Formats: sequence, C-alpha cells, structure tokens
Amino acid sequence: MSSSQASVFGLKDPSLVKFQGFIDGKWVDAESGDKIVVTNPATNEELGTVPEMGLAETKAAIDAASKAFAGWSKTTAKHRHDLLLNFFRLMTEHQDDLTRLITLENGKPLVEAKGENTYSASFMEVRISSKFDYFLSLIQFSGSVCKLIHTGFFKLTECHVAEEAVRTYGEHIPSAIPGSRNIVIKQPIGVVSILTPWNFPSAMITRKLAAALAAGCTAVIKPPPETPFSALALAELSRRAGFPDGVINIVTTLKNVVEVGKEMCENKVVKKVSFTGSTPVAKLLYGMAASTLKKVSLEAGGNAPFIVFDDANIDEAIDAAIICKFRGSGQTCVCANRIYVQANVYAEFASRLADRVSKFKIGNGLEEGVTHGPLIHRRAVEKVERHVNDAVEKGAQVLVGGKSLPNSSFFEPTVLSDVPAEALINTEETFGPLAALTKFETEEEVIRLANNTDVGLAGYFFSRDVGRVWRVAEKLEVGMVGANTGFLSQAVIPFGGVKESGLGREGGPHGIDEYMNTKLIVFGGLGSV
Ligand SMILES: O=CCCC(=O)O
Repeated sequence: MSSSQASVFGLKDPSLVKFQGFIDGKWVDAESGDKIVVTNPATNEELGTVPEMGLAETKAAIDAASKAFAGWSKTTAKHRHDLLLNFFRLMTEHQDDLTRLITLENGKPLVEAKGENTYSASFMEVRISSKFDYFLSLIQFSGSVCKLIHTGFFKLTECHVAEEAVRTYGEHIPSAIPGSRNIVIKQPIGVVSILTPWNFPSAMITRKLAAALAAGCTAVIKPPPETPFSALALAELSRRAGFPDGVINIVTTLKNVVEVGKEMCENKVVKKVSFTGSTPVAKLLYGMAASTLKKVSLEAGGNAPFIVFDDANIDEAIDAAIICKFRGSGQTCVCANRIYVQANVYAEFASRLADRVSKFKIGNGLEEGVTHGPLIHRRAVEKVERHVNDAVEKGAQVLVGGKSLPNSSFFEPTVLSDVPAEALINTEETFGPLAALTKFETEEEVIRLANNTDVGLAGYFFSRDVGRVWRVAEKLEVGMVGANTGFLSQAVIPFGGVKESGLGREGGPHGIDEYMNTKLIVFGGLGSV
C-alpha cells in the first residue's frame, strides 16, 4: 500500500499506518500474497488490507522471538523499564492518531477511543493525570458520572506495570538443612504467544505485552482481523522506542486462524499463551497448549450481574449502570449483562435508566456529539436482536430501543424490563447495548440468580449497608467485584475471572508473575556459617 492509501486514515503521522505484518523487525507480506480486507464498522467502507499470514509466517515469527529472547532476557530490568517508558511516551505523543485508528477500525466514539489509548499506555506506565483523563472521557460519555471520582483512586494508580520490571524480587527461605541456604529467583518464561480481541484493539495487547516485556520475554502477537491497524501502529512505536528486532512480532490472519493459533499454542519454543476472547475459543487454545504443558492466561467470557439493592444511592447506581452496560456499546467483557433491581426501587430505576438511554446519540464515532458507535459487525447485531426477540417473546417489555438499523452494524441502545429468568440473555453474554432488567425481592434470591452461570468474570452491586456490602462481595462467584461502582478497569489490578471465565490474572504485580518462572537454588556446603 502506498502512502496515499495511508492518507485515507487522516493521521498526523501517516507512517503509523502499516499494511504489513511485523516479523524480526521487518515489515512483511504473506508468502502467498493473500490479503485481509479491513472495514470501518460505522460506514462499511474499506480501510485497507493486511496480509493473510499462515503457518510459515507464524513459525518465522516464533523463530525470531526465540532468537531475540537470548539477548532480551539478559538485559537489566532497568533497561527494559526505560524502553517501556519510551513506549509509553510515544503512545502519549501520538495519542490523537492512535485514538483515531481505534475509532476507525472498532467504531467506538473518539472520546472512548482516547480513553482506551490512555488505558492502553498505562500498562506501560501510569501517570496520575492519565487516569484522570480516562475518567474525564467517561464523564463526557455518561453525563454525570463525576461523582465516581474520589481521591483514593489516584493513590491506587501509583504502581506501574513497567515499574514492576524492577520489582521482580526473589526470596531467601531459611533452610531446614544445616549448612545450606534456599534462594528463590524469578526468570522470564520465554517466548510468549499473545492472542487478542477486537473490542479493545490496543489495550488488550498492552495489558499482556507490557508485562511480558517487563519480565524479559519476547512475543508473537496475533491481533484480531477486524482491528489489526492499532496493533501494527504499536509495533511501529515499539521499533521507535528502541525494542530490538524480534522482541515483538505481529502475525495477521483471518482464514488461516486455526493453523496459526495451533502453532502459537503447540510450538515447543513457545512457553506461555495469553488470550482474551470467548470461552469456547479459550477452551480450544487451552487444549492445544496442554500438549506441551504451557503456562496459560485465559481471559474469557463474562455474564456480569449488576445488582441494585433498595438501600442503594440510586443516582450513583444509574450512572454506574450506564458506564458498566454501555461502554463500547456493551462490547466489553466486564459489561453488566444482567441487571437485578430490588422491588421497592425497580420502577424508579427502570424509568430513569430508560430516560438516560433514550438521550444517547448513535453514529459514526468520528462525529462530534456521538455517544455510541456501531457494533463490530452484522453478526454481533444479529445476536443482540436474537436476545431482544427471545426476551420479548418470553414476556419482557421494551422500554427504549429494541431494533437494529437496516443494512448496518448499528443497534439501538435498549432497555428491557421484566426479563424472565429463562430468557437467553440470562445464560449467554449478549455483548451489545442491551440492558436487561429483572426484579428481585431478597438478598438470598439475587445471590442465587447472580451466581447461576458457568462464568464469573466481574460482578457489581449497589448498597449502603456495610454488612451487606461485605457479604455480597464475598458471595459473588466472580474474579472482580465492583461494590458501589460500575467501573473496575485499571492497569494495576489483578484482572481475571473464576469458573469458565478463565485462568490467571493480568495487570500490576500479579500480571508480571504470569510471565516468569520461579526457580529455587539451594546453596550447600556452607558449613556452620
Ligand atoms: O473486554 C475486556 C477488557 C475490558 C477492560 O479491561 O476494561
């Protein structure tokens, strides 16, 4: 592709738009010459193409990562930390362009895409003001959410993923054997395969990559075919930041995804697989990685309950439901999927939520005033449609929205009330802008409903009763609980789920550990010293 083709993206720095994969520090096409067409989900217009890579390119990328590991794993933690900070600064410097790329290929409005870039960069380094920027973007997005900001939040963000590079401490364990010492050290695990989804084209890469790089690992990344341009721009910035050839490699694929994924999970050289996506795919990859007993981090599907008790602050609960349900047009793995509201406050909550949702403006995320973009493709729209129709057939009422826009990837932000327990939405993650409200009577009943699912990523609830807050937080079968908040995501938290939502934790000190081996060294022969 020529620079004039890159100019359709309208970036200040068009050289961030890459139409090739990235292997061993070089921009490369597929051996076959085949291409994947990438479209803008808001307009269905073609944005450009990337190579349809296969087994040969995947092996080459793994080989490059393996050669690079020899040198990269021996660099000092301080050196890796400094390069990660360079990466962070470049992501911040090119914020406008990276934001625009996310909107163009994913569809989310610019204000949200900017929030994603800030979030994404924060995996490299968290600045206090950068998290503040993220919340500002949410304020614009949701109206009156500013009440969610409190000073304690900023203190929590003073720990950085890049900073964790210099904190991979070992241990000394007093020995049970006379004349010996037990020392435990941490070593980078090796080549890492990273497979990411389209809902966060940038942040789901850096959440894994920053920790891998900080630990001293090298990586082969397979971005999703819907949103490869953000990934390729990150590769370009990693080159500018000074990461050596082969440390970061990107293989783009669509049709060959099965053979590429299999190689990424089964190749003996790869020592760790990190995946974010659906539970069925997580299970497949887990099975493949088992053939060589690789370490895995799997962040899979959620079906988050969002519970409003009648002692809650209803204003705050509504603000939180808006963020929690409609962020990314509902295409976020931690989005509320089932909203349970206690009988006494049900009518008020339902009508006020519907009123707020009726004021959303859907459209092309590049346009001023648009609050919500399209879904990623028509298949995603069809799933939301199926869930709405099923719930309505089973007795639910449409309070607002309920329809798709013809021949497009847009679905009206929707609120359904009186959704029965047997509706599909209660057992499957919708991944769309559909708030499904169900009335409940007692705490015991709602805990049973909330936990009645095979997955357990995030769960949220609102209550001002301190005893209940502790009780419910402990009883929810999820990896992450929002108690009086609908927003959890930060670079420093242990992000991950229980049950069929996955394995492992990403982010902060827990995240870097996933990319390291623990080694014991027993020093003997020390006599009586
Ligand atoms: O969709 C998965 C990740 C969402 C987040 O990090 O907030």
